[in-house]
Amino acid sequence: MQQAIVIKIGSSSLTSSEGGLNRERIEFFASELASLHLRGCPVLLVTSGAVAAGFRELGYPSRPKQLHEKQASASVGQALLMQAYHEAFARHGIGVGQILLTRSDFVSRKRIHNAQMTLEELLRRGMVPIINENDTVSVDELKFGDNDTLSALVANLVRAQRLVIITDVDGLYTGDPRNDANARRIDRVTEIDEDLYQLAGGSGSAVGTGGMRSKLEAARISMRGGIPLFIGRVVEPGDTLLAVDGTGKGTYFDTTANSLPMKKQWLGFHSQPQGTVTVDEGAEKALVAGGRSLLPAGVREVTGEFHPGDVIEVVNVSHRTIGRGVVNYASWQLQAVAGLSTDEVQKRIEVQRMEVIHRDEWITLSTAGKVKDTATS
Ligand SMILES: Nc1ncnc2c1ncn2[C@@H]1O[C@H](COP(=O)(O)OP(=O)(O)O)[C@@H](O)[C@H]1O
Ligand SMILES: N[C@@H](CCC(=O)OP(=O)(O)O)C(=O)O
Repeated sequence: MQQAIVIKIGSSSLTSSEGGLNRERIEFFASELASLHLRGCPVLLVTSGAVAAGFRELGYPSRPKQLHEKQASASVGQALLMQAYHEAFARHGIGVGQILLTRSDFVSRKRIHNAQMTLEELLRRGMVPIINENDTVSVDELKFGDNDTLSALVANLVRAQRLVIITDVDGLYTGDPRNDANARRIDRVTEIDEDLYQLAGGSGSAVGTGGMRSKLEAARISMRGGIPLFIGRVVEPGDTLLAVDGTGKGTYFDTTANSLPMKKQWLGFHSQPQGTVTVDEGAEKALVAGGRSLLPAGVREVTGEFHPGDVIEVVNVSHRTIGRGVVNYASWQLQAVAGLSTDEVQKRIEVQRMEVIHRDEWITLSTAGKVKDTATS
């Protein structure tokens, strides 16, 4: 089977600001995806639009702001969305399956493995999996919020050949083109740095949520996973094929040379830290710049309760997150030996491995908890 293509379509491309689905657009996108399917290319669709499709039926005049209102809207809208896709794809003889995911599904290796198996089986059977966030069960701190990040995680999960994020603007500009007449489009991005983040604003429409900022975060995840990405517009028939083939109306993001292996992607993007350790400057340097393991001597403070094999967060003396890793100690053991030399540790406790975190089980993160593009890990 060919490597799959993941297509993400935002609310702004499927609905109007007054709410409700734009059936014509759904028909149009279904036929765009069917043309990819005809080429023998497995396609996964990550679609937003549940909240925007549903809120009017509940009597809200505009997209609601409160979580429970959005969740109620999504429960109505998701059914309408699936019904519309089901009918639209059926006209092309293609079946669809619904997959609703939350961030916590990605935290559990077992659950995400099951989701992966389901997706692969749907693809093997020639279906188009249609994925959205499981809005009704997501709580605020675990919400993706927008589907941009979700689409990048899905693309990594199925090791897609490309991720295509379809939105209402033809790519990343030097400023939000809605309010900056001098903004120019950036055609190709090879690296995402802080300067690029500064250019990206929030959503410009009444129904979209993440804007360009969350699309750049998706690009970062996708690039580090080794998956090239396109962000742009699909307006005319055939635009999706052009986007996939490299001549679409938008911005192309190349893969990063040092893309991360699956295990480190999990550590960086999905794992849920069970505790935190503060390390001194020497240990910070060894981990971040030296590509070395963390030893008990560099540990200053331990918080939370964890066990060997759990993921913990590592912060520096200024309380800035510097990375995450799989810990070889229980929290009580580490508390007992923090700051001690290897000899002293051996005298006091029995551990399987001397390193608190081995360098192979470590990932460097930047301040905002984002995986650093320059990471040595
Ligand atoms: N630098 C930028 N370049 C392009 N668009 C930008 C930029 N900054 C902010 N935006 C806004 O991002 C919007 C697209 O994001 P969003 O509204 O979340 O759409 P979607 O629903 O497709 O996810 C654009 O309509 C635009 O107003
Ligand atoms: N899961 C939500 C997605 C929220 C949203 O607006 O996302 P997006 O349009 O991709 O910025 C929904 O289906 O309404």
